Amino acid sequence: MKKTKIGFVGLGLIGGSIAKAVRLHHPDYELVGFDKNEESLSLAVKEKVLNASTNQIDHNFMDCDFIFLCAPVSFNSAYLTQLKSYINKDCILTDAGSVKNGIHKEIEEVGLSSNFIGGHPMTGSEKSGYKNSKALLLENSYYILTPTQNISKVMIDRYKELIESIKALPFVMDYQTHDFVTGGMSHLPHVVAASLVLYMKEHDTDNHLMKQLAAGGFKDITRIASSSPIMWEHICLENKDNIIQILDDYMSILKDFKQEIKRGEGEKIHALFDSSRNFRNSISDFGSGALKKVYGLYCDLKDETGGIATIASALAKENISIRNIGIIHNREFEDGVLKIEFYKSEDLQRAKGILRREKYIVYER
Ligand SMILES: NC(=O)c1ccc[n+]([C@@H]2O[C@H](COP(=O)([O-])OP(=O)(O)OC[C@H]3O[C@@H](n4cnc5c(N)ncnc54)[C@H](O)[C@@H]3O)[C@@H](O)[C@H]2O)c1
Ligand SMILES: O=C(O)C(=O)C[C@]1(C(=O)O)C=C[C@@H](O)C=C1
Repeated sequence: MKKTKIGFVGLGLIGGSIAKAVRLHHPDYELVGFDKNEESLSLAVKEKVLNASTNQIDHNFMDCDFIFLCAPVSFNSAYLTQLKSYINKDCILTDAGSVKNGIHKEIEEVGLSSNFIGGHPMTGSEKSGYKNSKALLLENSYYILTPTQNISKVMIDRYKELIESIKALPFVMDYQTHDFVTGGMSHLPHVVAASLVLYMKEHDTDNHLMKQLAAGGFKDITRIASSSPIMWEHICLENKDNIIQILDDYMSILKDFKQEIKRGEGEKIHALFDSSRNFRNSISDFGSGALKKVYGLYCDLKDETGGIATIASALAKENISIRNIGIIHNREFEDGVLKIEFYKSEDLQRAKGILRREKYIVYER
C-alpha cells in the first residue's frame, strides 16, 4: 500500500512543529519539504523529520495526500500556480496562515477550491524558525479549519482525522468568521503589545528607569511583542479591514478609561476594572470552551521542603497520572501556586478530592 505522503512549503516554527508532530505519531509517513532556508531543511533531514527536501517546488510534491503551506501569509499564495500541476484530485491542500480571506480568494482564482481547506493552529510562540519548532506545540490546541464551499465532506473528515491524530482539536468555521475572531483575540493583542513596548521606548526617562524596573505586568502583557515582524506585517495587511474596525472599537474603550480617570470618577473606574476582571476570570486557562482541552487545577503549596514531591506521590499512590506540573507566579497568585494538569477529567476530579482531604487549597480556572 502507498505510504501517506505530506508536503511542506515553509518549515519554520509552525511547519516544523506540524512535521515533527506527524513524524512522532506516524513514523512511517513520507514527509517532503521546501523552504528558502537551506539550514532548516538540512537539519530536518538530518533529524529524520523529513524524508526529502528541495529548494524549489518540483516533482517532490507529486502524489502528496496533504500539502501544508506554512510560510508567512502572503508568500503562501505565491506557490499555488506552481503547485497545481502536482496536486491530484484527492490531495488536501491547506495552509497554516493566521489570516484566511486572501488565500481563499487566490484558491478560487487558481481553481483549487475542491482541494483546499484552510487551517490555523491556535498555538504558537514569539520565537520563530525550525530550530524552535516542537512536536508537542500543537498538542491540546484548537486547530481551526476553514473549508471552501467546494470541498467534499470526505476530505474534511480526512483532514480532521490527521489533526486529531497529532492530538490537536479541529474546529470548523467559515473563513470570514475566522478573520474577525482572530482579529479580536490575536491580531489586536499583538498590535497592543507592540504599541506598549513602543510607548516605553519613546517615553522612558533618560536613564531608562521604566525599562530597568519593568515588572511582571509589563513583561506578561508584552511577551508577544518579540514575535516575527515579517509575519505580523503580512497579517496586518491581509486582515486590514477587520483590524481597522477592531482598533476603532478598542480605542473607544481606551477613551472610556481616559475619560473616567480625567473626571476622577472612582466608581466608574472601579466598574471598568471589575467588569474586566470578572470576564477574564471566566476565561479558562484550561480551554473549557466547547471542548475541554486539558484537565487542570491550581493548588497552594505548603511551605515545606519537598512540597511538590509530597503532592506528586499522594497522587501517584492513587494511580493518578500527571500530565504536567509546575509552579506559576503571576499577579493572580502572588506567592505562586502549583499548576497540575491531568490526562483525564476523571483524574482531575479524584485529584481535587485527595488534595482537599489533605487540606490543600484547590482552585480551578
Ligand atoms: N508563530 C505563530 O505563533 C503562528 C501561529 C499560528 C499560525 N502561524 C502562521 O504560520 C505561518 C508560519 O509562521 P511561523 O511562525 O512558522 O514563521 P517562521 O518565520 O518560523 O517560519 C516561516 C518559514 O517560511 C520560510 N519562508 C519565508 N518565505 C518563504 C518563501 N517565500 N518561500 C518558502 N519559504 C519561505 C522561512 O524560511 C521560515 O522557515 C504564518 O503564515 C503564520 O501566520 C504562526
Ligand atoms: O503564543 C503566542 O506567542 C502567540 O502569539 C500565538 C498566536 C496568538 O495567540 O496570537 C499568534 C498567532 C497565531 O496565528 C496564533 C497564535
